[in-house]
Amino acid sequence: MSAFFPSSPGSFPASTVLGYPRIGPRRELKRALESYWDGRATRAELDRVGAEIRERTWHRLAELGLDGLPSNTFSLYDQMLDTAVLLGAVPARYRDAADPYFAMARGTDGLAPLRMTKWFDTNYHYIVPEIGPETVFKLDAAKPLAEVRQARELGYETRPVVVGPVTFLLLGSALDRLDEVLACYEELLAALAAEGVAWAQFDEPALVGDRTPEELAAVRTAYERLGALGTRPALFVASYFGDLGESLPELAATPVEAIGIDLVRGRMPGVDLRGKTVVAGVVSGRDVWRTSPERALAALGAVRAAQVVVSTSCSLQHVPYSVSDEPDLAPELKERLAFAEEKVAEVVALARADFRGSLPAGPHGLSVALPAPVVAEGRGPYAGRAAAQKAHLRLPALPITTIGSFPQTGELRAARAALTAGTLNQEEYERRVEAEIEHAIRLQERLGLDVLVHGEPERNDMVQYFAEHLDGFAVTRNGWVQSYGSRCTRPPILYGDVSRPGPITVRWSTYAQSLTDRPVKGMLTGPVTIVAWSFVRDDLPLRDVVFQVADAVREEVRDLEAAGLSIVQVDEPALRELLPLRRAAQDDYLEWAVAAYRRATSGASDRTQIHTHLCYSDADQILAAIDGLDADVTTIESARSGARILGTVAAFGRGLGPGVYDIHSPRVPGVEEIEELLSRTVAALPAERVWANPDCGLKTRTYEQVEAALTNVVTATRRIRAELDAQA
Ligand code: MET
Ligand SMILES: [Zn+2]
Repeated sequence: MSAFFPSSPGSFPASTVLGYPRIGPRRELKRALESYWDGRATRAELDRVGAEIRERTWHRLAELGLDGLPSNTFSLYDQMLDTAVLLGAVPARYRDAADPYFAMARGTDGLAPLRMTKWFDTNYHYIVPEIGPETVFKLDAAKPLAEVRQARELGYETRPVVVGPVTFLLLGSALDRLDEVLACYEELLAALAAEGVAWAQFDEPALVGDRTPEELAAVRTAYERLGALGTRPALFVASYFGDLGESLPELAATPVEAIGIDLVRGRMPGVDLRGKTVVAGVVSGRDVWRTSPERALAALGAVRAAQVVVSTSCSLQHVPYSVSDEPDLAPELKERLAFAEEKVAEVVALARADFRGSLPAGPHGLSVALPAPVVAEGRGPYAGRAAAQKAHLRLPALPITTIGSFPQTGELRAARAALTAGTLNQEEYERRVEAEIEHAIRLQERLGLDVLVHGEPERNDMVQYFAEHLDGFAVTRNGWVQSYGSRCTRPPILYGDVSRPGPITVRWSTYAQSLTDRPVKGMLTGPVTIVAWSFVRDDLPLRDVVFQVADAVREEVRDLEAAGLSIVQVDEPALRELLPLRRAAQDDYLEWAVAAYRRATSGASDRTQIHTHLCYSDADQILAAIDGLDADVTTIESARSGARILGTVAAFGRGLGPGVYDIHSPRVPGVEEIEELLSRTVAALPAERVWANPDCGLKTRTYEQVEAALTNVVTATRRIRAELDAQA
């Protein structure tokens, strides 16, 4: 045992993790959830799969030698939703649903789901609690207690993990309800103590953002009050995704026994923590690289505390299960990788100060120097571009377009699986993709759309597809990470210098254009989004990595243009997601993110129309940056938020398509409501700059829904055009 880790009775175990993946190594939970939702399985069957996943996780963590096992890190959908249920914050309209939990998560026929948004700067989505004057907080501790008991039956004492009161209320915009909520947390602590629980973990990631004096006071109030409870487990407040900053002195002044500090993203603060246990997050939960023992030991050595516990920087839910599940990865890459299991082993090795046979850390040495990057020449000013594009494209007023993808049919997914399995040859696969493209083009022509898309049938995913065709990226076979509910993605691994060996999408876009006289837009994913939805190397600043990807996208834009495409869309739906949590770092990020986008697109001539697409209605925060992208046309999510966004974006001075069809719901919008959204748009902006389009890609919808909805979009747009003509 190393000198870092004195242990005394009642002290925190020497090693732990803040959380663990829960979808199952083979996405068992996904399948169980979908069977239950489709009525093919009972609730008991679903619960049995959940219990098995938890059991396997505890056995595995114990086998790997981890001392402090967490519980209640499992969720059937989302930990924020679980916390809402724990506190009784279930809106009345869901209570009579057959299954209120999933009604809140996914909606029912007559009921929209609760809002969902991204968890801090991750690609994980949580359910936003709805807290109103009618909300009556009332503890329901069944879930954490059941998990503690299940683990105990298996022979494990665990530390239940719950989202803390301050983060819960900040994300629910209801910090004024602190008093009532604290009463529930007090009751929870009493119940856990009665159950014989020694430690409880309250997650407070919101404390790594900028906090107002009132919010800081709430931190103090909350943990002074919970700490003052007579009978309770020892309290561990976990922070992650950055520095605690001004929240740390507040927390340190309360009686909580342990504080979790992210020492990967953040640094060891100067605050005196000699009276506390510090749970030191030295193994990253946000990347897939092996930890450098030297760096981790140096970080641990800098901690001055009563006890130092080795841990992960955040929950491991953001990384896949195990590198041992990846037979296809090159050995020199594989030996540098650590997913959840391997990271647990690292935590254990660090706690035991045992590094025999330690492997190379990180992507260092995997890179080769790239040729000097292109100098991005600028495009001309918008007015000149707009005139050139108008003369060339000859589009009607309020051009109608879509965001790129058309429904991904089961046959297509099956064909892709067969191609991977080797039971379908490349030629036959490509023929099927072309048939799909033709189908989408004919449909768009028949419906009367003006700017067509090829429908993206060749793409499994808008990031993975590009990663598969760029050098410097690896893709995994089983590296699934939960995005929300049953949805998972397999983020590619960007391990080396990025370059484009040859054209990627040109073949499909030119095929689509060959089928029609109407303009087809080429469809690319932007550099920020490709990087945001991948695991990236950590030996180069993020900015430089994004610029390398931007240069590859730039080559593709040029090739599309050279192949005769007059419009190219470069999507950046993740622009906001990478925004740093602290305001002080945001301007710098936005500056290079915008520069990267312009680098990717500015190789196009003035006559080529550049579109961009952003999703998520909270784009308000970064409007100036969106303007800075200088795209000729921006399509943006807004069908759900109504015309709220219009006042601000009117200042853009370029083309704008606020979505008029919410593709996130199976519902088909009526002609009148689309007309209403469009007429509000033409009232707010000059009509010649307005576009009519859905909110986002159509790939999760069915052809039936899409055809009906787009028919209504066309009818509504034609009515507005007629009104505009009559006024002219
Ligand atoms: C998440 S944004 C999606 C954009 C992409 N072009 C699509 O239509 O699917
Ligand atoms: Zn989108």
